[in-house]
Amino acid sequence: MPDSPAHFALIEPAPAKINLALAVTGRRADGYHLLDSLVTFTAFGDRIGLSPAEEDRFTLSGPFAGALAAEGDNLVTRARDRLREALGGAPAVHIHLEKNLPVASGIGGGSADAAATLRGLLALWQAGLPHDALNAIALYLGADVPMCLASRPLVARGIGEAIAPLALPPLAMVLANPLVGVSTPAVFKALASTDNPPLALEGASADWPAAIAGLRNDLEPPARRLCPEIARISESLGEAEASTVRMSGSGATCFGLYPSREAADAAAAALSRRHPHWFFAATTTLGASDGAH
Ligand SMILES: C[C@](O)(CO)[C@H](O)COP(=O)(O)OP(=O)(O)OC[C@H]1O[C@@H](n2ccc(N)nc2=O)[C@H](O)[C@@H]1O
Ligand SMILES: Nc1ncnc2c1ncn2[C@@H]1O[C@H](COP(=O)(O)OP(=O)(O)OP(=O)(O)O)[C@@H](O)[C@H]1O
Repeated sequence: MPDSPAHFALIEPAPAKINLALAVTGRRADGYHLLDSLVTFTAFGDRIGLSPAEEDRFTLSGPFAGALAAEGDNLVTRARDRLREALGGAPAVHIHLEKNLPVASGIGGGSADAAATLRGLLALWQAGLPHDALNAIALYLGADVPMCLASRPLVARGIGEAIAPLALPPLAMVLANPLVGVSTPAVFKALASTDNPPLALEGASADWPAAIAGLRNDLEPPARRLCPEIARISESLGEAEASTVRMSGSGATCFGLYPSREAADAAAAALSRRHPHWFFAATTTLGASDGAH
């Protein structure tokens, strides 16, 4: 039985989404929050394998497959079903998910998988959909799915669906997660204020690392109250000499920025030795031209 995307006709990467900064600027009548977020994606992520099949199949592997195997409902199969419906039917497919990203961790794992499934199936089925129709399916699957469809540096506004591409250089970083899942709705609910100023991005392109250091994630204070491990794992990145440390999305994953990939690799190795029960990964963010579109 194929147990890795390498055995499939097509392999689609599902890069992790990093909110380098995030402002909550308002709240819609339906309860969803308005955001202003500087977003990038990493070379590290899940991988999706796709092959034609006699009947639909969905299989899982990877270090975090166990957290999902028991669940009948997955964003991958929901993306497959929704796309097939929009196309008015499509052939059976075997989809394999290699789950490398911690689940419910603020780096959009499920959203990245859903977006990679949409991209991969359109290629496998040699089908096309108008941009707006594809984005509507993405948004139906989750607020983060449209940005994951793009998988390139961008600014996201609205509830995450209003996307403006951005020229952001590749950054070396360490991802750190205490392996405690954090509920996104619970973090939004625990916000002290839903009416905060937008991100100040004017002039940021002159020195991105310095500009990023001066920004913030409004979801970090409520997430820290709900999950005390976030403070501890942030501290560990600071002790490992990251130049900037911040939480991504609704947590609990934090990232540390480093001046080079070598420095990030060395920090991740040292952190893994010091904290063997936490998750660390050194990676590089994708540039504008690495994106899926
Ligand atoms: C926090 C972020 O990760 C930042 O990129 C995203 O906004 C969350 O995106 P996501 O996980 O794809 O979110 P969804 O699955 O659509 O929503 C989960 C829940 O988060 C809350 N939610 C999400 C997005 C948003 N802009 N406002 C919200 O209030 C809602 O309670 C929603 O029921
Ligand atoms: N393929 C998938 N990968 C991860 N989670 C999935 C998947 N399919 C469904 N889920 C469900 O979605 C929930 C949120 O998981 P996910 O890893 O996407 O959260 P997240 O990293 O916090 O995302 P975000 O940054 O968008 O808030 C999980 O608790 C799980 O029940």
